[in-house]
Amino acid sequence: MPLFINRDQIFAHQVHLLEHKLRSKEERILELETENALLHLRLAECLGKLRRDHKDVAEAQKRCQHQKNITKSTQTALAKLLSEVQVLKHDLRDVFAVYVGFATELEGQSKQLLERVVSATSDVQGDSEDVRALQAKVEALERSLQEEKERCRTERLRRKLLHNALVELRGNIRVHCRVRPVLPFDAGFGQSGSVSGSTLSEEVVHAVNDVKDTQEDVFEEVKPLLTSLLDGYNVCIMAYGQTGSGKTHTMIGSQNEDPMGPGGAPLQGVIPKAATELFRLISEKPADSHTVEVSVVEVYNNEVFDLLSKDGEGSGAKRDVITTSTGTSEVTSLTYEPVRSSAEVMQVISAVLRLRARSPTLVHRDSSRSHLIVTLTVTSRSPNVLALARRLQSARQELHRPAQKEWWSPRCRRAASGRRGAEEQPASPASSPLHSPCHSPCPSPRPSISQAPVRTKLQLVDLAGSECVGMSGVTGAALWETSCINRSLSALSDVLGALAEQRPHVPYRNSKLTHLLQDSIGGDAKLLVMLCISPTQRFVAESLQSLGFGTRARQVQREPARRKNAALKIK
Ligand SMILES: Nc1ncnc2c1ncn2[C@@H]1O[C@H](COP(=O)(O)OP(=O)(O)OP(=O)(O)O)[C@@H](O)[C@H]1O
Repeated sequence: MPLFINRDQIFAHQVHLLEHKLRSKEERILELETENALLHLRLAECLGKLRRDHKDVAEAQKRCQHQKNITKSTQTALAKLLSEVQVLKHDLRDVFAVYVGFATELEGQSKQLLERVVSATSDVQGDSEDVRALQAKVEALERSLQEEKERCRTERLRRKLLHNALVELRGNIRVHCRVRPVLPFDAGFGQSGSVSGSTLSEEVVHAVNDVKDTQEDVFEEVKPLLTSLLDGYNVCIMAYGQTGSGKTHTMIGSQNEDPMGPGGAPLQGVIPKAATELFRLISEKPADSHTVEVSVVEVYNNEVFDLLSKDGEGSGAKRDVITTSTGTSEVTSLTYEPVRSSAEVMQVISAVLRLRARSPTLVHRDSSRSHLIVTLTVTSRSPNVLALARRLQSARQELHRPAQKEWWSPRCRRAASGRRGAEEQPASPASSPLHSPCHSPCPSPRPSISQAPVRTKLQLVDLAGSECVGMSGVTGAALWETSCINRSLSALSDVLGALAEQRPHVPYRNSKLTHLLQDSIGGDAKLLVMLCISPTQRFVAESLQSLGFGTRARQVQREPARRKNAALKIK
């Protein structure tokens, strides 16, 4: 069969083949492109990973470097430590060697000491008898020393009592000196200067016996005078000294706490303690035999004020001092307040103390600018024992003289009949019939067991402080006050001078103060001057001046103090 193949068919066939080839080629291309894309993706992935790995490697390298550095510094420190450990080991070996040597030495010494102790113990045991004997001797010596001390103390006390008695017998004025302690306000003066290397606030004045004068000690010196007061003597206790030296503290008590209060007893000064002692002594006497009155006077700017007067309008009433016909000094129209206990005395005094003139000075913040005189007047109506004895003796003599018996008037007999009659007599001496002259013809002395009531005075004086105007820094009215104080104190000193030199004229009237105290200073009173002294360098001149005043007072020789009832006449 003829093969007849159409050309178109061949062509179509070829086209078909080509198309098929093309299609497979395209598929292959697509396949390859896909593969290429996948490879790209993987490449990108690998690149990313590579980058990350690079970073990790850099960090690892950094860490590695850091680690290397640490290792290096650790090695350096370790090497240093090792060398130090070596040194320490060396030192430790040395110390240990020393310790061993020391321990060995100590052990040797301990052994030696132990041996010595053992031998000493055996020695002591051997000497125990001697030791006991020595101990007994020491005890005996201590005992006798104690006895000597006691004897010495008693002797000192006796000497003091004898001295006081001698002073009184000679009629001298007793003078005591009290050095107050350094107080906080003294320091305030010390900074401004110095004298020969010592500060002004330095303590330079010391009591010879260096004893602390407590309020109790001071009162012990005063106490016997109160017995004298009831025995019929006038008594005056006067505090003298520079401003701020402790006069008010001595006479009244401390101003910081209430010295009059129940808790203030140790701080109380002479006045409250004297009032207590006086009423204690009176309580031992027959009931109602003594009465006490108090008066309080202030001498301010050379004027006398009655601080108990009701008409003083809060500052006391002005009064005069006169000399009576008997030559004694007296304050006119003075108020006397009857008191029955020490509490009443202190009540009266406390009430008027606030009236006292005070003002601050550079030296003392609460300075008293006046002289204060508290007087306790004791009126005693006790029958006089001496008179009774004389009366009995006289009566006995009369009995032995019967012829004269009828000469006795009935009144004389009544007077002799006993104590009762005496107690029934009125208090006033002027109105007492037993003391009015007996007009009956009695040739023999008329003995009387009664006596006029005896009045004795206890004057307690807190003087204003002597002071240097420059130092106290006062001006104006206060300057006038200071000048009045100084003038009255120098008048007091002049009076003592005149008395000491026994001059015919004693200038009592140069000042109201001396006129008022005339009986106590120059009269027959027992007078105790309490000198108050500041202890510091700053006030040395004032302290010497006060001591000079005390010396002057001690040189005064008066008539010995007289009892008020010694003048009683046995008629
Ligand atoms: N012995 C003492 N112990 C303790 N304190 C004292 C003593 N003496 C004085 N004082 C104190 O010193 C201060 C001054 O004393 P005080 O008022 O008694 O002086 P003064 O001499 O009365 O002075 P002035 O004359 O200025 O009134 C007070 O605060 C007082 O308490």
